Amino acid sequence: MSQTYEVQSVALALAFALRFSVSARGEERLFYRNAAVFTISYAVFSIIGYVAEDHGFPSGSLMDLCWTVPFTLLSLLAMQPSLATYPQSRPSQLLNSSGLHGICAFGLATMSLTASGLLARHRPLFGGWVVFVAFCLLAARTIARELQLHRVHTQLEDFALRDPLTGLANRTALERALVGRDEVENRNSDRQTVVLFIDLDRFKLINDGFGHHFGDLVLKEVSNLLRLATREQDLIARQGGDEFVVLLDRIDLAGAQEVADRIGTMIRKPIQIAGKTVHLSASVGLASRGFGEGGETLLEDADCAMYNAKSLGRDRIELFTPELLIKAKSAHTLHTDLREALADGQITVHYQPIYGCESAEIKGFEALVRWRHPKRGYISPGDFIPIAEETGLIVELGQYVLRIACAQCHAWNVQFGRELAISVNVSARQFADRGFIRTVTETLEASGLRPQLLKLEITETVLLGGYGGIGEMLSELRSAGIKIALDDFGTGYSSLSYLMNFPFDILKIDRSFVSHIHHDFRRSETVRKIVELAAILGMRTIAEGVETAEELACVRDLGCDFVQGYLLSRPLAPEAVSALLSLEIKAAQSPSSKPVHSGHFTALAS
Ligand SMILES: Nc1nc2c(ncn2[C@@H]2O[C@H](COP(=O)(O)O[C@H]3[C@@H](O)[C@H](n4cnc5c(=O)[nH]c(N)nc54)O[C@@H]3COP(=O)(O)O)[C@@H](O)[C@H]2O)c(=O)[nH]1
Repeated sequence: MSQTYEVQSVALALAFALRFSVSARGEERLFYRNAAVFTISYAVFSIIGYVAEDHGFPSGSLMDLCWTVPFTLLSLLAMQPSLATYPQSRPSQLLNSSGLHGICAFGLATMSLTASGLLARHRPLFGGWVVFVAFCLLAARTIARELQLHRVHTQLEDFALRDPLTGLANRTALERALVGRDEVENRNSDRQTVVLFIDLDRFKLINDGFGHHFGDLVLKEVSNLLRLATREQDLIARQGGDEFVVLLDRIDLAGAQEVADRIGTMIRKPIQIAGKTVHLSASVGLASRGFGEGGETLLEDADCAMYNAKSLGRDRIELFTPELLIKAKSAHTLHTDLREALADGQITVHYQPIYGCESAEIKGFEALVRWRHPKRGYISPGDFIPIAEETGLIVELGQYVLRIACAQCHAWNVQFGRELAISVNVSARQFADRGFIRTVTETLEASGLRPQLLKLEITETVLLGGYGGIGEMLSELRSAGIKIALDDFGTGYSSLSYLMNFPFDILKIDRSFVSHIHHDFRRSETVRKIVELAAILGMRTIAEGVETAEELACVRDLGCDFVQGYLLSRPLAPEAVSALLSLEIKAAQSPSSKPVHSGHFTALAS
């Protein structure tokens, strides 16, 4: 019976050696080598013992000590430096380093117990103490190691679930928490998990203006405010960038709105950071399963509501509704269709004439994009331009309009022997495109139009957009001869400072000042002052949105240089513009034509 151990050991050693020879992977080789060393040592020990001690040896003899040799060897192998790089992630791994440490401990324990067994035979009391102390040391070592492992594991897990900048939960932790709550949530209860999706408004301006380090300080401060505004049981996460998510636990709608209001108020208060005062605001989306069936996750719903808050002017709280999701899906469809429309030639450009107030002649046109959808019919630019801006498609769309408009204007100038100008709207996103200036100059060159006849119309959002070096870009365009017009002038909130800081050639006085100007003293005085200011600064003015003869008379009397509006002409297709220009030539040549000063503008019958 005792011989079967040796036979077994030899067989095992052979099996390991065989497996070792065919195995290619490092970690397997290591395992089989260790196992083989153990088996061979054990077999050698057994054979020696069997032969040397006449087919057996008494327990407690010196041979017993040799019994521990394989364990000792295995323990030493476990400590070899190559194990430091032993891969840990494979679940199929048979022996991980923790297992090998266990074997080490076991080997050492066996050795010390055998040694103390021998001692106990000769000096019983001393032997007993040695056994006890050895056992205690081993137990203490094992417990300490387990505690250390546990601590490292907890630290690693914490690290993986925390945002390193703010110390808040990160996206992974948030998703885990959301899945957990969605599973246990009772959807009929009026106290549910509510998600607040918070996005700081125009945070890019802070980063670009004061640097990323300062931006980080602001984000930390916002995290602290969120901690103050919420309860202990709520989860606050940083979703990335300037986006934060608060998971409000078991709360009703009124309570959730209260928290959202509190967050909005706290963020709105001026914050002192590194000696600077920062004014912030946030757009907040609020969603809960209780507010109707929504998208895939609560997070998407809250994100959708937050986008709605942004599109409604920022610095506000919006509740998710299923209609919003429909709107978002329709915007997505519109974006896909717009991409196809650009490729399919569904996009055209119409031109609204701009007249000189003094001469009553057409001086140029504003190029306005038009989209006739094959199924949905005419889609207003007011509907698709914001989507194109959001998705970045405006860069391609804007380039398209610029190319068509410049080429068309040049063709008219050649055909009618005129010096007509073309105004093209440019969005903030186009200015963010590094190649924008080159695109403009190359397009102009290809069209043959003189740069002085191109007017780029920008709105305050371009200046607010936070794209670095906007002033330099405008100056560069102007030094190429291109004119810059500030559109919708007067509707923003700090336009006067822009007049000082940015180079403009033209101010377009917004329709809201022109409408009913003839019987509104405040409006007429405002326009008078704008015209005076523009004259001082060497700029010219266009009154836009003129719809009645009275409005026209008024803006002319106030000294506006140019005028544009439905009274004179709606935006026209290119063929209609050609007809209008022919008509204007005929009218000028006609002996019955009255002096321009009497207000006879040439327009097509509408
Ligand atoms: N970035 C780009 N934006 C563009 C482009 N083409 C148009 N747009 C912008 O879309 C908004 C809506 O444009 P649209 O529906 O074409 O309206 C223009 C005019 O038709 C309208 N208008 C002109 N006169 C009158 C008027 O007497 N009354 C009245 N109610 N509306 C009038 O105003 C719009 C032009 O406004 P503005 O640009 O401020 O001069 C609009 O914001 C366009 O800018 C494009 O190619 N790129």
